[in-house]
Amino acid sequence: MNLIKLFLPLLRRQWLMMFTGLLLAFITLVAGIGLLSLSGWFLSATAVAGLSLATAQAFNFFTPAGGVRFLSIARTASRYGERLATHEATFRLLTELRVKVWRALMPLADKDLAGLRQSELLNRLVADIDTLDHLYLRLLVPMGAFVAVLLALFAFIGWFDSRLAMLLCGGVLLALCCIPLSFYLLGRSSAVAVVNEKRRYRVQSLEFLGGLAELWLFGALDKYRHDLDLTEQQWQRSQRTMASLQGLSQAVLVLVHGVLILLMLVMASSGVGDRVPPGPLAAMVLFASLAVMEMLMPLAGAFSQLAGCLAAGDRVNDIIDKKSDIAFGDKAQLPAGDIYFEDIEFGYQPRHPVLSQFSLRIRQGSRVAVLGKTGVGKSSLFTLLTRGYNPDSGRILVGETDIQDVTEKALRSAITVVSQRVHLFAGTLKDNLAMACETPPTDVALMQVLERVGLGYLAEGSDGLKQWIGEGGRLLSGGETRRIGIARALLKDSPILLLDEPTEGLDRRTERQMLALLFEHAKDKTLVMISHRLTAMTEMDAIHILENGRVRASGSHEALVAQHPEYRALSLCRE
Ligand SMILES: Nc1ncnc2c1ncn2[C@@H]1O[C@H](COP(=O)(O)OP(=O)(O)OP(=O)(O)O)[C@@H](O)[C@H]1O
Repeated sequence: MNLIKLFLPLLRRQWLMMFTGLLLAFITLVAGIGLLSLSGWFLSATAVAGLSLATAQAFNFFTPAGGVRFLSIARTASRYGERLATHEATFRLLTELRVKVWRALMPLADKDLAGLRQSELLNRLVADIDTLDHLYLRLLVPMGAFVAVLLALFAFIGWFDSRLAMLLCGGVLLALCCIPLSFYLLGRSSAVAVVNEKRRYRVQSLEFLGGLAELWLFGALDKYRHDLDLTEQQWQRSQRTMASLQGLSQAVLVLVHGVLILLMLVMASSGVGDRVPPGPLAAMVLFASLAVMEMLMPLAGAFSQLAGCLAAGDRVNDIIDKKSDIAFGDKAQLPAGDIYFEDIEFGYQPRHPVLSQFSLRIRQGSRVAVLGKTGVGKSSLFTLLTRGYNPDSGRILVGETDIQDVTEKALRSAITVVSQRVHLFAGTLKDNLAMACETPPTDVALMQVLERVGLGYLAEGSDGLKQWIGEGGRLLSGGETRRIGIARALLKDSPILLLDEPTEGLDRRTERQMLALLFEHAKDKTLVMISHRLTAMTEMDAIHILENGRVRASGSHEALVAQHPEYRALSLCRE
């Protein structure tokens, strides 16, 4: 059911190419069966004609010989066209499916994707969708062509002899109903296992490769390698079972086909229609029966793949059907104003509150720091403000506007975030910077910002801004990556700037320089900074200390040093 739901809209759009593929598959089969039947008849008729001089002279060699040549050329040409059309249709279907899944994935927020690992998502986007190519290419096309050719064959042989037509077509139909269906049932669990093991293997190998450095450093490489090998062995076992089943189903089909030919031989030898003895017509009917194998063979294994297709279809559908819990409103702009967290209750898991009765007002245009112990919920404030999650209760207002009432675009353009983990894409320096701008920036602007964050030297090589920065920015150091994150923030001009430990990992001097840049950039904006360190606290308009899910103390640096012993201790440590 899921598979039909998934494919039906695509079938409507790609029906022409899909139908062309099916038509060409039909023509190929008809030409193949016609070629063998005509050849059989031609050889026998030639032999019979050669029995006497008179019949040999009267026999028309040219028309059947021309027919044989025509059918062989037609078969080759239509086979070529069929491969082109069916593969083109498959690629179009897969492309559409990928775009569809991608579109469904894009609006999902952190919360919606919380249960899915990145590698799992990648698997659904790649492997599961690839599995679905079986449906059209290996099931629908051979099945559709089979039904059409069977009807044509029944009409053609039935024209000479209805008994032979019934025997051949009835026998083939019965074989098709029983054999692939039985093998579908037999191979169902293995087909699903192949899809699942493949998924597991991909997920594990991606994690293995991603964490290779850690595994190596902690000496856990062998254990993970062993787990990976085990999964691979299980995957291969399921593949072997599937291959054996497919081989067996083909062998059974060949056997049944052989029996059918034998029966046809016995029946045809006693006469074909009103021709007794049957003469060359018997050879034609027998060769047609032999050629039927060409349309049966692709179906032998196709059904055993169906279970895998259904499983992959379910998983892909799972994503497409996922509705985001984070609903955006329709206000096209987030007006400027104070940020107000009003009576927030929030936790990632039920009964594990992170913020409780949390209220905080951040004045428009002010510079504010949020401090607190690890895990107290500082980053969660940003997660709520950027709508990765919704609060369980309470509201977040900017001015008078609830952030739930504005569109996602308006929210994103009103807020710039420098997050704890800066992600760099496997691309050029320019790609990684320009993504922060709403309108394409000039190279001069990008160079200026690089100079400001002290990374001008990165673009000094012959490639300039087109300098490749490696997979996930591997060619850059941790500090350089952070500074790219800061450069992105400087390139975006939005009224709210959220900094989540923006200078973590930088030396003191660079830290001060970066903060000065950010403060300068945010001089008419609202700036909220999460920090563990007390750098630049004297430059903050307000500092809020979080404890047990709410604001424990607020004030300026001087006030907190005077009133808050822990803050004073931290401040002294720093000095
Ligand atoms: N996506 C998530 N799913 C489940 N729990 C989470 C998630 N993100 C954070 N948490 C948990 O919520 C709590 C608050 O996390 P948060 O990241 O807001 O803390 P933090 O104060 O920013 O910590 P740090 O200073 O270490 O960055 C922590 O106990 C953390 O384990």
